[in-house]
Amino acid sequence: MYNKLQYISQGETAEKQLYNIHQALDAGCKWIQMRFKNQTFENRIILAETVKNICEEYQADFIVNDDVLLAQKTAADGVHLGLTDMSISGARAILGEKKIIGATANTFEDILLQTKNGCDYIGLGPFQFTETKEKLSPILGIEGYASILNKMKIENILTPVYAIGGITLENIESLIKTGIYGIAVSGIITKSLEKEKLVQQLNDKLYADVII
Ligand SMILES: Cc1ncc(COP(=O)(O)OP(=O)(O)O)c(N)n1
Ligand SMILES: Cc1nc(C(=O)O)sc1CCOP(=O)(O)O
Ligand SMILES: [Mg+2]
Repeated sequence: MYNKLQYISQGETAEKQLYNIHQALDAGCKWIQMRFKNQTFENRIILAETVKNICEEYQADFIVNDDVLLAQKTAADGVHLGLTDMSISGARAILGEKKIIGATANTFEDILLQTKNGCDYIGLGPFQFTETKEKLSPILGIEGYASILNKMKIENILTPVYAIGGITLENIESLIKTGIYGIAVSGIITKSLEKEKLVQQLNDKLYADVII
C-alpha cells in the first residue's frame, strides 16, 4: 500500500527544488511529488530525470505534478492531477494500469467523479489556508473532512484519501479520526529546521494504529 506521507516539492529554481527534495529524502520521506510550476517542459524534464534517479537511490516513490507526458517520458511512478488537468481516464490510457494516478478533490461529488474514472488515491483539500498554493478551493476544516469521509463510507468508496493544505503535526490525530489514509505536505517539511525529527513525528502519528 502507499506510504502515508507524501512530500510535495517547493522551490522557484531547479537548484532549490533539488535541495528541498534531497533534504526531505534525507529526513526519511519515502514519497515525493515534484511540483515545479511555471517552467518550460525542458527545465521540468531535466529536474525530473535527476529527481527520479535520486528517489531510486533512496527507494522512494516519485510522482510528478500535472504533467502526464513528463511522467511518461521520465518513467516516473505516477502523476498527480487536479480537476482542471488531464482527465484520469486520459492519463490512465497513456500511463497504463501500473502507474499511480492521484486526483484532487474538494467535494464528495469530485470524489465520485475521480474514483469512477479510476484514480488510485484522492488528495482532498484544502484543510486550511496555505500560502503554498494560489487560488485555493473552499477550506474544508475537520467538519468538511468528517462529512465527506462519512459519505464515502456510506457509499463504500475505499480509495485512500490524503488530506492536504496547511497541515501541521497538531492536526494529524483529528484528521485521522475522520478516516483519511494519509497526508500530503509541503510547507511544514520545507521550512522545518529539524526535518528528520519532524518526519519521524509525522510518521509516528500516521502509523500509530498500524499493526506491523
Ligand atoms: C496530493 C495532492 N493533492 C492535491 C493536489 C493539488 O493538485 P491541483 O489541484 O492540480 O493543484 P496544483 O498542485 O497543480 O497546483 C496535489 N498537487 N497533490
Ligand atoms: C498543492 C496543494 N494543493 C492543495 C489543495 O487543496 O488541492 S493545498 C496544496 C499545498 C500543500 O502545501 P502545504 O502543505 O504547504 O500547505
Ligand atoms: Mg494540477
